[in-house]
Amino acid sequence: MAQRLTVSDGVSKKTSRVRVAVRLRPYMSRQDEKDEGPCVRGLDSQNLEIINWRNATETVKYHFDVFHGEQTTQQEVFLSSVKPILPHILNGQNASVFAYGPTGAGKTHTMLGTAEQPGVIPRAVREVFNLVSAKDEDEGWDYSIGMSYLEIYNEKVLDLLSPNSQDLPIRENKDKNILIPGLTHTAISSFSDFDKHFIPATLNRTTASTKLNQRSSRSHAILLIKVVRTQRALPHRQQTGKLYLVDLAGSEDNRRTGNQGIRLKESGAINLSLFTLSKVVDALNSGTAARIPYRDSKLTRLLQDSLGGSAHSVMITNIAPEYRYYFDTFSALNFAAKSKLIVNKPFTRETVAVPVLPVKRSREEHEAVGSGAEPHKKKQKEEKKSEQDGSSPSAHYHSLSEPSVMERLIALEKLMMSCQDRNRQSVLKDVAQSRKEIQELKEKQREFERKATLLSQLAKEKSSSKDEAAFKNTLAPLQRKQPNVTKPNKQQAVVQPMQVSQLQPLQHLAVVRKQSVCVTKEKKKLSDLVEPPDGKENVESSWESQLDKSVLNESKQKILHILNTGCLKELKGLQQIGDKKAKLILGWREIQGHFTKLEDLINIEGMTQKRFSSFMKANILSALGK
Ligand SMILES: Nc1ncnc2c1ncn2[C@@H]1O[C@H](COP(=O)(O)OP(=O)(O)OP(=O)(O)O)[C@@H](O)[C@H]1O
Repeated sequence: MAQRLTVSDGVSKKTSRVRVAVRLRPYMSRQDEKDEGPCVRGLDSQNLEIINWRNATETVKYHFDVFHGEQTTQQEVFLSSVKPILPHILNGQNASVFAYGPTGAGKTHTMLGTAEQPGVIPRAVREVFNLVSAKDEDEGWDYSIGMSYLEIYNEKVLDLLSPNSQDLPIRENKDKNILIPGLTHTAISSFSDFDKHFIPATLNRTTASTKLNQRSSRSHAILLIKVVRTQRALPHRQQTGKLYLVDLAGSEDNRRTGNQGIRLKESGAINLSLFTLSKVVDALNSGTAARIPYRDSKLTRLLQDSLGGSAHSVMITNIAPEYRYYFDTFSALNFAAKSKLIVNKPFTRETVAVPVLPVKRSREEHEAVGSGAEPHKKKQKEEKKSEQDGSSPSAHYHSLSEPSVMERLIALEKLMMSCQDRNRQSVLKDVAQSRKEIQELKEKQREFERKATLLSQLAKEKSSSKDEAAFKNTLAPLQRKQPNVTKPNKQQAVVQPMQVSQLQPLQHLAVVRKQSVCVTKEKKKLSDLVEPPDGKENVESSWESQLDKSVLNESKQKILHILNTGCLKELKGLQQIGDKKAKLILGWREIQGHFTKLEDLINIEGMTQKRFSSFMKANILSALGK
């Protein structure tokens, strides 16, 4: 079983301004009954002007990131406004493209297009597949792509891939990701696979004829393309990038649309959500708003990440040139102008799978999970299958020779990751470092095991040759690792230390290694654990004798308390405890439970008796000085 922890690429300093493009629909004489001609025109690739309604002899000029004139093709819109942001999705970042503008101005044409002139959606999805297949195998990532498709109709979230579904809830998880539980997510393997799902789903979208548009979208449609990439060498490492492609319903002036009854109600919901969108943009621009009103409509709640969030966003504002759209065009241009001031902070979304340590469950619990949860069972089966073929993250762990070491390492990772005040980047580095250290320790453990096996064989040979005296001498130091064992027999002398190191490899390794390296010095080394080194005793403890006993004990208790309960930061707050030692202490706690006495610290790698004495002195004196 694995639990996924989300990590971002740290506190991202990179920002990305919302890019705003304006697209002018071709002039349509049927939309200009009075034959007044266009009221707006482009000046160049970034500028346009619109007649000033206060004074028809003047114009108001606007500057945007891109201006797409009437002749601009679907391909050109895609290439200049959308294609550049797509590679981010393959790197675990989010991107969104949304079409905004009055009804009948060309939003659906821009996003969806026609079979002859495909719009942004089909082109972007095709490009995502192209980008994935162009990825170099050697980079070591596997990609999977999936889609969801929904509409917001009359403030209801409806699943377009599952048309019979009811209004779906919108939730936010602890990492501030907006989620829609129950929304269909379908894996897609190719562009034609996408089309197979997308085309029928698009027909589920609510449209109707109004005076201004024969086939007017009565809902906001949001297509989500999710790209998950998994690192082949470390399959528990995943990055998820999401692309939102949004075709908004148009703002409507009901005096002109002629809407009545249900159309009027739809129009009310559309205008209200667009009004909230405008309030969100105002609040973001003010920079001082206490609250951004994302929650005031479903649309803004879903677009939260695209506006002032973590996405690379592009807004294509569609406008129409005829005079009958004049005020809609004017307000759309003003909305677009203020939207380009919004700044997002994109970052990479990465998850790390952390296998949960096996917990013995009661029979009842097993049955409860097993009975009603078919998918869970299936998942277990699948996990089992992939474990067998070695392709799953857990299989990766299990293939390691010492599962207990791995589990403990992972528990340690989990512990460190849950420490709230850590810097995520440095924790990731630390985890990598810990992993490296553990690998080294494991290597040494194996070496020791080999030596011990040899020793054991040697012992057997010696015992059979009746050379008992020599055999005892060789084995004695190993027996002394266990202070309680007073009269060990010969078999125990060989076997016991191996058992200890196998059961608790992570920490005991340090002790075992020392013994194996210094067999001849064993007596002295072990005596170090109970007696200070020669000549040091008086120097080290003379300062203790000058302190009040109760004060001294109180300080020791405090230190013990920190050792047993402190998080990484608190442990590092102790004198002479750096990052590495603090982690080793956390590791000890994870495995041994707690420190019963301060002297247990000597079991931490690198903590000699001398260092322990110095640690005690520094911490007690420091506590007294405070
Ligand atoms: N760039 C364009 N070139 C040719 N025709 C266009 C263009 N833009 C829009 N049209 C045509 O204008 C009409 C209205 O466009 P469309 O349905 O895309 O508007 P809309 O903004 O989505 O409207 P609504 O908000 O009501 O859904 C359609 O017939 C569409 O084919």
